[in-house]
Amino acid sequence: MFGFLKKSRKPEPEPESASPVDAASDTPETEALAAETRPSADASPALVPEAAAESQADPAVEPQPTTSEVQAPAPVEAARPSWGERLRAGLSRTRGGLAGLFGLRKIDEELLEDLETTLLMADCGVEATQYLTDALRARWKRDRLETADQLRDALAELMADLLAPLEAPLDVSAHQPFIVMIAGVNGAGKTTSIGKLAKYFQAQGRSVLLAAGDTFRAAAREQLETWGARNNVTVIAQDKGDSAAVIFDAVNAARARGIDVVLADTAGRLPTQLHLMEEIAKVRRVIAKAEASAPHEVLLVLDANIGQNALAQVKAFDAAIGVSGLVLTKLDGTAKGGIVAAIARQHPKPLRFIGVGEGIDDLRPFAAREFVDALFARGSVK
Ligand SMILES: Nc1nc2c(ncn2[C@@H]2O[C@H](COP(=O)(O)OP(=O)(O)OP(=O)(O)O)[C@@H](O)[C@H]2O)c(=O)[nH]1
Repeated sequence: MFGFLKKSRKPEPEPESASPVDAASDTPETEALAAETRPSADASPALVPEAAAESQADPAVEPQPTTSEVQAPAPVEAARPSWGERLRAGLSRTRGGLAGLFGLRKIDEELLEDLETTLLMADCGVEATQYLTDALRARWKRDRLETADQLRDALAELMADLLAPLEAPLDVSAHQPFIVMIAGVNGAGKTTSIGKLAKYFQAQGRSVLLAAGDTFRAAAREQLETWGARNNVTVIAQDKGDSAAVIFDAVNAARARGIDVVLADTAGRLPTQLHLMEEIAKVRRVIAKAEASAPHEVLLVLDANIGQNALAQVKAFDAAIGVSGLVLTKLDGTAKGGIVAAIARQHPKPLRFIGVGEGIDDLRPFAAREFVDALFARGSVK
């Protein structure tokens, strides 16, 4: 049940010619150092001449890489199950252990112990599990619950209360452009989530610009351009640039064009890679140089399959870049959906979005009650 660690298929195949960036000149650390000392660029949509002008003005500065933009036709979507159905189906593995527990069985200490084990196995973590089972024990006595089904309903209520503080949808109306920086470990689903978010914000009538700030993984730029193409939005990228410089240009381009939302990708990194954590902190500082109030949101993308490890990631990324919101991907197919309860209890951060699949509509704002209803397969699915 816990061995599910499937690395899902990318939306586009890796290009055959993709090669890693030049290790001597383009390590994230040196990229960021270079970017921090880079002079401010004027807000201008003509990014290529701007880069050329910069290198002419200061011959000591390396020529800036060519910035490109990609636009493509609108996507065609096939009919699919509703979000509620996908969420419910996605949480089926996490629900698996819980489902067998209840029914007409009588409530007793054995049932509560079984429940405790099940919550731990679903990666709720020791603290949230203890909190939920203690509260449940109190309700059992106070409300004189008799059947296991009544206990399940009480658990669902307690869980909904526990998760409610995480429900804080991202409001991008406070700034224009609203700059969102996206971070996380390798393969967490950053680039894919950016693609989904682009569509989400567009559906709200907002214009979106994507910054291909993952300059470390060779295929990441093309992957983002594919997602940009699916959403018909501009992607700011550079042939051979550094993350901070790409995002810096994207912020200026967005301001010049009156764009509403900038979604800035960054390279995946592990919290234990201290030099890379320092590099991403510098990326954040460079964004603030382009726009003093930015980034307006720092989203940490977490793969639900990692379970309890998510807590360590929240802590480390928060210390490095000040995480303001979370995206929890791949809730489909994992038995570790209980990690949401652990986050609520141990590192409460707004859970802005949850992902339950690879489709472009498979990412939505987190809603505590909807999540709990799906987890316990109750309520009317919409
Ligand atoms: N099943 C499922 N797969 C997902 C979900 N979100 C992302 N993925 C898949 O996870 C894989 C990795 O996603 P990416 O977006 O490339 O991850 P990344 O964080 O950008 O990766 P790096 O650039 O290597 O750091 C892809 O195959 C995605 O399709 C989800 O909610 N459910």
